[in-house]
Amino acid sequence: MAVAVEEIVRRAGGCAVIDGGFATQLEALGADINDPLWSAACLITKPHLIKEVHMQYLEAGADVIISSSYQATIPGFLARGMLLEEAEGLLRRSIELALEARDEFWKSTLRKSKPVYNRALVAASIGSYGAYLADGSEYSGSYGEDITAEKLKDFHRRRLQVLASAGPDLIAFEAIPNKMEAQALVELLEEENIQVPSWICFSSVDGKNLCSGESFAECLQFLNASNKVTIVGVNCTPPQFIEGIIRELKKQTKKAIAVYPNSGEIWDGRAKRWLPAQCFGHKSFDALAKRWQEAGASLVGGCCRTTPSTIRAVSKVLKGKTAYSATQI
Ligand SMILES: C[S+](C)CC[C@H](N)C(=O)O
Ligand SMILES: N[C@@H](CCS)C(=O)O
Ligand SMILES: [Zn+2]
Repeated sequence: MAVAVEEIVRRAGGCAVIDGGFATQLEALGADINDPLWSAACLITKPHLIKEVHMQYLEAGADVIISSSYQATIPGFLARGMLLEEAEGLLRRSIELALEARDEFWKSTLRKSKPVYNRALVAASIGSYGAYLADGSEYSGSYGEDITAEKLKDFHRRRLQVLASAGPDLIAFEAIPNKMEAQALVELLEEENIQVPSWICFSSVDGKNLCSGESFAECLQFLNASNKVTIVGVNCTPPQFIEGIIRELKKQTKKAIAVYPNSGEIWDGRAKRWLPAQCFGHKSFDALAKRWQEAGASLVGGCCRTTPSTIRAVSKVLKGKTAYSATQI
């Protein structure tokens, strides 16, 4: 594990807390994200809300906050009529907003007599090619016959360079749905000699395989061989699948494991809305979080449709200390 990650996991008592659904909370604060750029549209229209969401997750007890760049892509911004410099400026801004929130929050925490927080790490979000396509393929992994690993590298290359050079503590590749994209990302980290430690998290719709149907074991073979990838895991996957996936990953890797599932609701990529959860079971998210820690996860948080109150409860159950409520801050 990278030193900064090891340190935050240790400080958190063995399991660090990742933030929750970022786009979800932007919407809760009134942002309109029904847009080809999804939550990244707020980098143009509502940057103050982005910082506010980061603050809310820090207050809730997140040890790692993830930037607003999940669906911020250079081709996406160019399609909006922006210049390349403007597009790259927005990518950098997504990291700056998270760093500013982290630093301001930490400064205010240091003034308190009984600090219950750790100085959070900032992870630069990089969503999949399927997220950019915005056609539901981020949950199927089906990118069509014409897509090759080289094309995927070209899609990701410049964004990765810009985000990595903007000063994040980590790179978070999120909801990667197939093996070809994971392999392309690992090769890209080497080719570009990226020095910021990375995590690669997959998405799954059946709890056994990646969304594409390919196995975690196939992917772990090349992930294990990469020093650039320090954490592997799953996100935006229903909570009821997570414990089984952790057990499978534990068999396949010695790397640290991160899990941050969604609420169990299912994204309808065509209608652009969330459908009700299928079978979440009886356990609450935070009770499950404890089981994920016991099963071997070193970082636990939430993804889409989870909120600061989810993360407050997770932080309490994992770290045994209560984050201040927003009104006490
Ligand atoms: C994680 S999904 C809900 C993100 C949104 C999708 N890429 C879209 O733009 O429709
Ligand atoms: N970090 C992104 C992931 C979407 S799957 C978010 O929480 O909105
Ligand atoms: Zn998600």
